[in-house]
Amino acid sequence: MSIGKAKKKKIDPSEATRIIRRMMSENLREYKQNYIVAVAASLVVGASNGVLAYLMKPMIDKIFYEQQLGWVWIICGAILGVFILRGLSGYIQAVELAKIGNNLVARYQKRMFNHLMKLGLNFYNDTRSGHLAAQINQNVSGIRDLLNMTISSIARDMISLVGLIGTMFYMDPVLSAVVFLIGPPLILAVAYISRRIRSVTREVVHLNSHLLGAMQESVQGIAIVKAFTMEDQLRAKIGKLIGQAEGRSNKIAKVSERITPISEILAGFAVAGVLAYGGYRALLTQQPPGAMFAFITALLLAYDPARRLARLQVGLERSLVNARMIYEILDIEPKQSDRTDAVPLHVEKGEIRFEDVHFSYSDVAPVLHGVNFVAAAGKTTAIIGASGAGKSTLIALVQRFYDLEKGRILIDGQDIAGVTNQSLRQSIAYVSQQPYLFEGTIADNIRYGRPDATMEEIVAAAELAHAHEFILQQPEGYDTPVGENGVTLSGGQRQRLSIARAIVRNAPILLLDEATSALDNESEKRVQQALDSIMQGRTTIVIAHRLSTIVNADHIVVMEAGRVVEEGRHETLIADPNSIYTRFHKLQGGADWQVVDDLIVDEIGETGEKASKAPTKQRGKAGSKA
Ligand SMILES: Nc1ncnc2c1ncn2[C@@H]1O[C@H](COP(=O)(O)OP(=O)(O)OP(=O)(O)O)[C@@H](O)[C@H]1O
Repeated sequence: MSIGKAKKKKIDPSEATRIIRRMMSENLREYKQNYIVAVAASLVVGASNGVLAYLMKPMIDKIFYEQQLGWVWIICGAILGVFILRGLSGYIQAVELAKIGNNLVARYQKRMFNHLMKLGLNFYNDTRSGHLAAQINQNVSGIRDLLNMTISSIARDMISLVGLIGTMFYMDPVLSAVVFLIGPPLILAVAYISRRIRSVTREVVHLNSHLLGAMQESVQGIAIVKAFTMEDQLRAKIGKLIGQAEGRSNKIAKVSERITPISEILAGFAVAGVLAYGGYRALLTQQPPGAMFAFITALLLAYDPARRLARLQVGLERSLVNARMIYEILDIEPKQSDRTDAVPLHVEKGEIRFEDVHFSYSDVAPVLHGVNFVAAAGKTTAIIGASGAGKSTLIALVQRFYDLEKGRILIDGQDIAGVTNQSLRQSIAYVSQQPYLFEGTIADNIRYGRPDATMEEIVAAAELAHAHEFILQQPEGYDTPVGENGVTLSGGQRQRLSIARAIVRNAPILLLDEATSALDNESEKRVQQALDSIMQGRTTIVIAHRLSTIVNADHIVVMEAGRVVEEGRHETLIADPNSIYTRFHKLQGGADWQVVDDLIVDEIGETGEKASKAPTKQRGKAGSKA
């Protein structure tokens, strides 16, 4: 599923409750103790606000009205005590809430990353990584806001409000009822404003994720941006997005801030009404003014938490969009997860057998149409064919990056669909055409092949991969940090590091996508030597471009438009003057296979229509040993 599409749906109130309930049910139990402490501290803060307001009554009545000196000490002591208590419990409350909030964010980040690691390549094929990263970033902080708002507003403001309203009712139930007359218009105003704010907020989330994604992609592709002088175009595109986001944010401010004058005016009515009625009543009844002061103090103290709670819904809406987007990703079922009855793969010899393998990336275009062949144990099988024939797809399928439509892939007789992914992938070392280096040192990057590899093993692997020498020339040797994706290293050096990573893995099966470009003769020779050493004694499937790899392979599989059209050893295939292989071979005239590949494309087109009509004596020799 594309994460962008689902964003357009609206959040109805029942979904909002569902999201909040889900977040609570997933997280509440974990933090029971912290919540108990936080709520207890909040109760003390809330109660102390009520007590402060309550103390106004004896203060006014006993000290100022009845002028009893003894009460000065009692009241002042009580006020001091309440402030100390409120300060301490406020501290405990804030720390506990922050701990819960931070830990929840950390947990969502971990869950998100774990889930992303489980999702199949098909998810990444459909999703732009820049947008994904930007969305995760925005959404996780949105979740923190949601939690901060719900937890702190509900815990702190609600409890304070309850304490203060309790004091108000205790002091003067009639006046309290007068104040509550402003409730209904306030609720109506909040509902109106949050309806208006909803659609604008959604637009801002979309715009921001688009904007951040576009910025990230521009930075990642900076070399291309400069080479094609795309700066002005990108500046205009991003400038437009920034302008739109700014406009929408201003709109949000304009709409949401309407709550300020509305609540101020309503509060003005409440305070004026209370004073008018209370003052009038005091004149008539000659009551001591303490209760009235206490009431007004509680009313004024209640104003801030009440206003914050009224605004809660506005912010809540924005964060709910974020929370929902997080769940949209977390709810995607990983496609290639282990079957419930999956068993570990046991590789004894390492034979790989393709049996009638059919596959397509999408329903529309089948890519493989019944592929049959065997990569014999401990031998090298070279796969050749024109661009788009399906060679890389075969390599992806052996690693179970996608599920087959029909057929089986067997390793030592075990169907890879029924074994655990971890055991399968641990039995394989993969060297891609474009090596990828991760953040960390050179040694770290080799160690990704096998986390428990010792330093001696890493050095030995680097020596075999012909990388040891250049590593020692780096400023800090094996401890030199590599730049982003190894930009500080040459193409050949990166390749050799990725070969060292594969060597250190020490897996019985090797999948190799031969690099053809970006290497000068010298580094190509070194990379080739490195590959030769790692291929010894391992079942190797290599997407072969170099003539030497093809000629020396134990078995050659010729692919064309998703089918195996010929297979056998070089000598057998070349002996048939009409074989596609012979034609390929003649075409290259001693040149590198990449040249042949290009010539094939020129001659027979990318789909290989012409070649498929050629006589193919070797066709359908699936299972024949090299
Ligand atoms: N992720 C993908 N999503 C959809 N289609 C894909 C994907 N990857 C490859 N294809 C399609 O599958 C077919 C086979 O691609 P594949 O990469 O396996 O060919 P190849 O023989 O390795 O080509 P090359 O030598 O150019 O790398 C092509 O038609 C390609 O367009």
